[in-house]
This record gives sequence, C-alpha cells and structure tokens, in this order.
Amino acid sequence: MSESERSAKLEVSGVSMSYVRDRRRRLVLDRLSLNVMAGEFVTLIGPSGSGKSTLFRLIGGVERPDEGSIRISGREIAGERGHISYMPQQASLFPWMSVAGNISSALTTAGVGAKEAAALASQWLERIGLGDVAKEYPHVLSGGMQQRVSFLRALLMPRDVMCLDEPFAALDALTRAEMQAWLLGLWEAERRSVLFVTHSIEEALTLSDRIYVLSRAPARVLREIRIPFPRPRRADVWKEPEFVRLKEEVLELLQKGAEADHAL
Ligand SMILES: Nc1ncnc2c1ncn2[C@@H]1O[C@H](COP(=O)(O)OP(=O)(O)OP(=O)(O)O)[C@@H](O)[C@H]1O
Repeated sequence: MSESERSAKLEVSGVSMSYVRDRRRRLVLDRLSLNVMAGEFVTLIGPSGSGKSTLFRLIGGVERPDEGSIRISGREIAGERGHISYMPQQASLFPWMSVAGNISSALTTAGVGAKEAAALASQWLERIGLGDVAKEYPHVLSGGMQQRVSFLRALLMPRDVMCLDEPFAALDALTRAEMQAWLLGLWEAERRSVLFVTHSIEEALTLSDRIYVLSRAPARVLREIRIPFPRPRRADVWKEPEFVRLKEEVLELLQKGAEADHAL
C-alpha cells in the first residue's frame, strides 16, 4: 500500500458544536477528534442523544462546527457539501423512480455521466442479486432489500468517505443479522472508508476495524478500541472469548458514562 493510501481519509480535529435551546446554549460535541484511514471501517457507539447525528451533519457540511476542523483527504471541508456519501436509517428511496433509477439519478447528480450511471446501476444490482427488481418501484421491495439498494447507492457514489447512520436499526433481528453478513462481504470486497453509527455493541464488534466509544452529550471519546479479529471476518466471530470480553468492556464504558452523567 502506498503512503497516500495509508493516510487518513477523514480527520475530525477538536470539533465542538452547541445549540441554543430554551434560550440556553448547550454543548453537544466537546472538542471531538477522530479519524478514518483509507479502507478502514470505523464505528461510533454512544448513548442516545450523544451527538452522533450532529457529527454526521457536520461532516456532511449541512452545518458548521463552532470550532475545530474537518478534513477529507487532507482538505478542509467544514460547511461544504458533496464530499461524503450517506446512508440513513430509512432507505429514503424516491417512490416515483425505479430501483435502478434511484441509483443512477444519485450518481448523475454527483457528476457521473448518464450512460455510465445507468450501466453501473444495472451491473451492480445484478451483482448483488437484485437484477430482477431493477425496473420495479421501491415499494415492491422488502425493508431489507430497500436497505441493500440504499447501501449500493452510497457505495457507488464517487466519494472518499461513506457515512452510515444506524442503517439496520429499523430492521427485524433476523433481517438485521442477514444484512450485517451481506454488508461485511460486500465491504470486504470493496474496502471503502466507512464511518458507521450503531447502538448495537455486537454489530460494532462484528463489522469494525476500530470503535470510538462516545460519552453522553457533550460527546467526547471515552475510548478508542482496535478490533483484533482478522479479515475476512467470520459472521460467527461473536463466539470468540475475546469478542465477549470486548463486549463487556464497551458495555461497562457506556454504563459508567451514564452513571457519571447521573451524578452531575
Ligand atoms: N438543530 C438542533 N437544535 C437544537 N438541539 C439540537 C439540534 N440538533 C440536535 N440537537 C440536540 O443535540 C443533542 C444530540 O443530538 P443527536 O441527534 O446528534 O444525537 P444522536 O447521538 O444522534 O442521538 P440518537 O442516537 O438518539 O440518534 C440532542 O440533545 C439534541 O436534542
């Protein structure tokens, strides 16, 4: 791997953000720093309301931080849109467009030529086993299938970093487990730089190279954990004693964070 490939794709440095509510300024992110290296799968896990979605809005350029810097491939992008691809909790496909159209129109908006976008959409839908539904409208698809399309759309966008915001939270447990295995296989083949948010410790440990455990708001990094399991990662990695130990470590951190918060 060359030096540039080893560099950070996303660098969040000393980012603080506050909102005014009930005429009081409330700090949501407190000098938060984290990074995602090229081809790395990094997960944020933290209590509800700790500011994870706020961080995604800042990385996506929808809002600007009060202080700190956000760099993508070394360039400051705070307040600028169009540098990341984003996959939300709900698939958010346009109901009036075909499945293939949903993907190709996103790609053309991002600057890909119309012909290439259409070809990419149909080739990839075929590759992930959804070739048959390429011309259907999204409502024909199950929730899990819609999320596969949504993931594919984010994957194909010509962006350096993919941000996935609790993409499986709305799915039932069985579909969620299937989606995790599916995503793991596809991501390991493609190795994009991913920042992922989840509330599930198991999901974080199964998928990630590294995890940042966040405190309650104002969010700061409680611990950064490197996940030691080799790639390609086995879907039944949860059977490993080290997995159980790490799960306890993260759970304890989250619980301690919550207790400390109560004590304030
Ligand atoms: N535009 C806003 N105006 C005022 N307060 C806001 C705004 N956006 C977020 N907040 C507050 O910031 C805090 C963090 O919210 P955020 O949605 O980022 O948390 P989260 O970690 O993504 O939560 P969850 O895990 O439940 O999705 C919350 O207290 C929220 O009420």
